[in-house]
Amino acid sequence: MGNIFNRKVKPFTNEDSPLIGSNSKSKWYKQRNVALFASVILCILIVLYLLFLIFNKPAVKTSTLKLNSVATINNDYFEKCAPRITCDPNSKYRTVNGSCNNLQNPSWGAALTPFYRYMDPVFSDGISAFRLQSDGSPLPNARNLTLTIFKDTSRTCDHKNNEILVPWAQFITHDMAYSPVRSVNSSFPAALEHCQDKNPPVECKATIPISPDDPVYGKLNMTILKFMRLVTSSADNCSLVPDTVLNKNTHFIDTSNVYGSDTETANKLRLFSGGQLAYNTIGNQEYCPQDPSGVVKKGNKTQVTIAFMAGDVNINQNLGIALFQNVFLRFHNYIANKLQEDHPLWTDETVYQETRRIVAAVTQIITYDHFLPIVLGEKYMNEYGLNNETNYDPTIIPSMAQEMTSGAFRLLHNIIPAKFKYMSKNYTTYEVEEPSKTFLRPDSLIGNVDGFIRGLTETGGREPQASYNDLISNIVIQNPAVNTTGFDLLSYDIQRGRDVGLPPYTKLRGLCGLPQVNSFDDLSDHIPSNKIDQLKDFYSSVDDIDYYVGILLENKINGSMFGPTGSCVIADSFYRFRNGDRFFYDVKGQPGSFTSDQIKSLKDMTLSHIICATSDIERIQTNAFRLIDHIRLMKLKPNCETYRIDLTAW
Ligand code: HEM
Ligand SMILES: [Ca+2]
Repeated sequence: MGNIFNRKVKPFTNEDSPLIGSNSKSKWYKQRNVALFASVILCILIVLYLLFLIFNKPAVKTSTLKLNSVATINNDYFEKCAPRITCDPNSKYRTVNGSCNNLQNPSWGAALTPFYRYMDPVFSDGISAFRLQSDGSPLPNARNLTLTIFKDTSRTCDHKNNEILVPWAQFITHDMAYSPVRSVNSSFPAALEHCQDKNPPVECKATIPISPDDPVYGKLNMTILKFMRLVTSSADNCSLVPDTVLNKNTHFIDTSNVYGSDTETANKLRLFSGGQLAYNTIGNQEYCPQDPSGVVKKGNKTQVTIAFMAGDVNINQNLGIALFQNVFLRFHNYIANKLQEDHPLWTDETVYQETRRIVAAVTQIITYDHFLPIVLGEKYMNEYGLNNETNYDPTIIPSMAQEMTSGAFRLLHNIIPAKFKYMSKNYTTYEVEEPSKTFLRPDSLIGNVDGFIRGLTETGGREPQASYNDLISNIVIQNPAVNTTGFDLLSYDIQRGRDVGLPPYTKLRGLCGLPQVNSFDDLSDHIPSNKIDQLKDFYSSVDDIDYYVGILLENKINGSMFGPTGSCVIADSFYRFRNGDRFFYDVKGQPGSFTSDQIKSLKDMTLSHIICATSDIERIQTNAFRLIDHIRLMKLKPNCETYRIDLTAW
């Protein structure tokens, strides 16, 4: 790769130390003076010290790449607006909002701080207006790109992985990011009918026009997709130029989506007894508590729509994420019960905090040991040191990057399946759920948690490809709570990159170390030629291509699910989430560090342990993300009783 990567970790050798080997026995016998004796002792001590350092060094399996940010604005918020915080350096537990993780820069990674930037944003007015093409024209209509370049033609199925990859990816996304839109009364943009008015308010100014011959929305006489711009820091009394988006969730992988990123939410979700989270019991099973506003009226009929509550507000967006949030509520309470049984004298607070620490650690382990190798492949895992032990470095900004949350990590949207299945104990499908009917409406999860887990583990995922499934691009939402309206996730993903001023594809391609391109045809090293031809029809220059459009078109590389320009941003982000987090599960020497016995027990836990602890599933494969046919390969699915959770080290 190119020279923008630095810090190749070099194994320590004797040549690194001029001190080793500088002494000789013959000199000692000739001179016999005290000073020399002392220097020999000193040398021996130094050699012993160096040996100590060598053997205590964390195992570095390979060199570690790092993406160098060239942005100039990463410190702006911290210098101008970050609150003054006093930290307790001896605290064993993370704060609720993630502050005080980095003791020199206590706001780094905290909720309500900006996304990190690899490159400065690009706005046509330098503040907030969408980037223009090199010839001064507006960027191509995002919906038109979806309907032409990214038309869903392929139906390939992933034979290695099942559908569980999708809700897990979304679960960790909602741990690390939430960028609210400028909506008046809803977290979901589709609710804002007023954007179709003749003089729409400012939050509607980036809506996506729909052409009358749009195959889906044209027939419904829709003229726009109601895309909303994101809330910027000025809403929090911090005016920054260019416009800067603050993350509402803590940037760390700390399961803030389960516990909340602010104290008010965290307290609302607690039972304050036995360290437990508040829950609802329905039919002998625990579910997340419900928001009373989930009951909606349609005409004169009252329709019950379940609205679960958790640490992240997007819990109800689709069935997959609602499932995982409920599973994690149960997992917290399972661990808390076990700890309280083993330690009857522990207070509610101790049980809660110890459980929270365990749940976050297991989430990190599943993500790095099981999920990321599937997404990024071994080569990226090794190159970016994602398999290595954590080497906490307080100079690393641990925050989610704007290029990641509004770009690269959304690539997983292309494996969202069109339908979810519920399966009975004998693994026959008894219900098929479509996204259009279940958006913001997770009602059918009640009573079907086991059925849904069986359906997810038993169904092959969608192969990564340069398109989204048809249903997710053409959702006519059938939920009275949000009115009937349309939505196209891929168009939103393209438009979101423009909203936050992501630099064009070729710039980030360069940052990722790929050769410079001077023409569309130079893209042929990573983008198929028929797609390059289509790009020529939409963009005036190769340097105008949207980042998201470019990375979605790149061929997969090096065992990753994605091409080089997406994979490099994902890999570097996970490098920073790990090595910039003082509370990461295997960081040593901190007040909150786990003992090595505890780490061993944590490392033994997998997603299958969590599923067995929280459901009535009978059997499951050891790697829950892999597709194992239940009927033919039952032997590869051990009984749930074998997935024991051992907390004796606590
Ligand atoms: C059925 C599954 C999913 C649906 C329906 C869905 C839908 C959405 C929607 C509507 C948005 C906001 C779009 C915008 O206005 O910019 C979004 C954002 C996002 N999604 Fe998904 N998503 C799903 C699964 C996933 C998965 C599997 C990932 C994997 C990593 C993911 C990653 C993201 C990211 C990173 C964002 C931006 C988060 C933020 O900054 O707030 N999503 N998704
Ligand atoms: Ca978090």
